[in-house]
Amino acid sequence: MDVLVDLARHVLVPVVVVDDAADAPALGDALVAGGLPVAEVTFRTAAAPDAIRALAARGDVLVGAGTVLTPRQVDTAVAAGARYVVAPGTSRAVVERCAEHGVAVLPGAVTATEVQAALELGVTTVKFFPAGTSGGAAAIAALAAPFRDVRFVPTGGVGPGNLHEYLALPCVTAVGGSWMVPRDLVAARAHHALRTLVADAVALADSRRPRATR
Ligand SMILES: O=C(O)C(=O)C[C@H](O)[C@H](O)COP(=O)(O)O
Repeated sequence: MDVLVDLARHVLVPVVVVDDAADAPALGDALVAGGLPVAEVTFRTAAAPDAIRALAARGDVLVGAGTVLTPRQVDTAVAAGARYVVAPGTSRAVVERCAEHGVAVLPGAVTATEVQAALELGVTTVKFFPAGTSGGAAAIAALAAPFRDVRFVPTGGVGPGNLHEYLALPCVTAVGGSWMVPRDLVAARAHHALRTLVADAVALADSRRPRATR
């Protein structure tokens, strides 16, 4: 799907917890100013749908929904304008509801059995979550051997110190993380601090995977 191509082009997926949807405009401004107009808004707070709505309405941020656990949340996310749905695990119900809506879905998978389950549901790009405690880049490289057509989006425990390990793998199309959008800075609408963190993350990713090859 085109959205997955766009995510791969951006390389990084900021995973954000928004406590108040009124914080979304400042978040969107910082993401755009920092050069990474992408957000995965997690359904960990009640503000998530309105935050997605606010980010989607501005038209310059590729916004998705994260921590989606149920088909009902898929409906809510899509109605709010989410262009993609991310789930921590591989749920048939969630994947099928996404397919009904025609929205891209990134279900979580960290074992061979989970990857096979995702493939059986027609999914070829999975979220590798939680990446850090599931074997990290070495585990992804091992899984990529039998699953040659599967692409991975490692998330969870990724940061500036280990980003390069993941970006070195051709099967990693993008990397998710919250390090460039800390919850407290989002809540503080700390534009300059957020913009700097985002820009630094983009520069770091660029240094490991130049845009020309993305
Ligand atoms: O459950 C989900 O679908 C999630 O959204 C999980 C988040 O992607 C990670 O919790 C982010 O991990 P950190 O970058 O280590 O903060």
